[in-house]
Amino acid sequence: MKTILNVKNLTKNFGGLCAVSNVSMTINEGELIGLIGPNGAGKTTLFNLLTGVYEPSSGLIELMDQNKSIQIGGLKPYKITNLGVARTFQNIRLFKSMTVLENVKVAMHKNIRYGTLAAILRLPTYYKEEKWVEEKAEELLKEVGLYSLRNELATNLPYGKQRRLEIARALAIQPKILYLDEPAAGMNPQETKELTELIDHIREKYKLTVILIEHDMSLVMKICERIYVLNYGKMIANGTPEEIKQNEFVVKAYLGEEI
Ligand SMILES: Nc1ncnc2c1ncn2[C@@H]1O[C@H](COP(=O)(O)OP(=O)(O)OP(=O)(O)O)[C@@H](O)[C@H]1O
Repeated sequence: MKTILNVKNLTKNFGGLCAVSNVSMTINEGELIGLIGPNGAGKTTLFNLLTGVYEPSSGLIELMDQNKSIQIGGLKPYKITNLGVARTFQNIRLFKSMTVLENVKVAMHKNIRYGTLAAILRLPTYYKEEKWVEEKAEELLKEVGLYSLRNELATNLPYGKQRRLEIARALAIQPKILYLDEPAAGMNPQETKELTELIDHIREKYKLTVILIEHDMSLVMKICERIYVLNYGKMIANGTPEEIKQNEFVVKAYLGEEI
């Protein structure tokens, strides 16, 4: 197994609060990893560190890129995106006044090769690339089951479908690592089941490494191969779903809740 991400002793302090404390993780290429923990445990902060939204207070985040290890901790988010790291957010962040298709096309700008001049002058390369972008965007919408809604305004989509659109936007940058922050939040059981199948499908099709934060334990236990557990900023456990269910520290952290 090849390591794709290596997190070493990562820490993030906000004033006196240590939101992420000395966290280490090793993620292998193609793994589907769950990141769980009670409210306020530091899960989103960890994602924000991994994607450049926050600068670490200390520690390292190493991303393997063509057998080279790159230290990405503290890099600007767009630089991390350019290395093939995509994410979705807990609070949906779509362009609400754009159509479903436009939302994906905008996210694809990174892959467009024509220059600004070609775009202004409407040179043939511009049209060729525009067509390519449109086709690729449509293909992604088919993948996530939103093709028939491509001309709808994003804001008119029901919640569960907006989350799917977010995934299509994340896929538009052709990532190798995909972080999903509570992808099933607000979904009904049927939508959650379909989402689970979608995550499995895109992971296989695009050879993705997926790390997801999720409170829906049935989803996590069903699809994740390994699970990391955060509590008060510290990584208290890591293991297979079976191991995690039986881990006494995890059971204590979740006291009173069903795992
Ligand atoms: N920008 C910030 N400034 C100050 N404190 C912050 C900031 N971001 C997060 N925190 C604090 O860090 C801690 C961890 O928050 P975080 O949102 O990472 O937890 P979480 O595990 O994602 O929680 P939830 O499951 O509720 O989304 C919390 O105490 C939170 O209040």
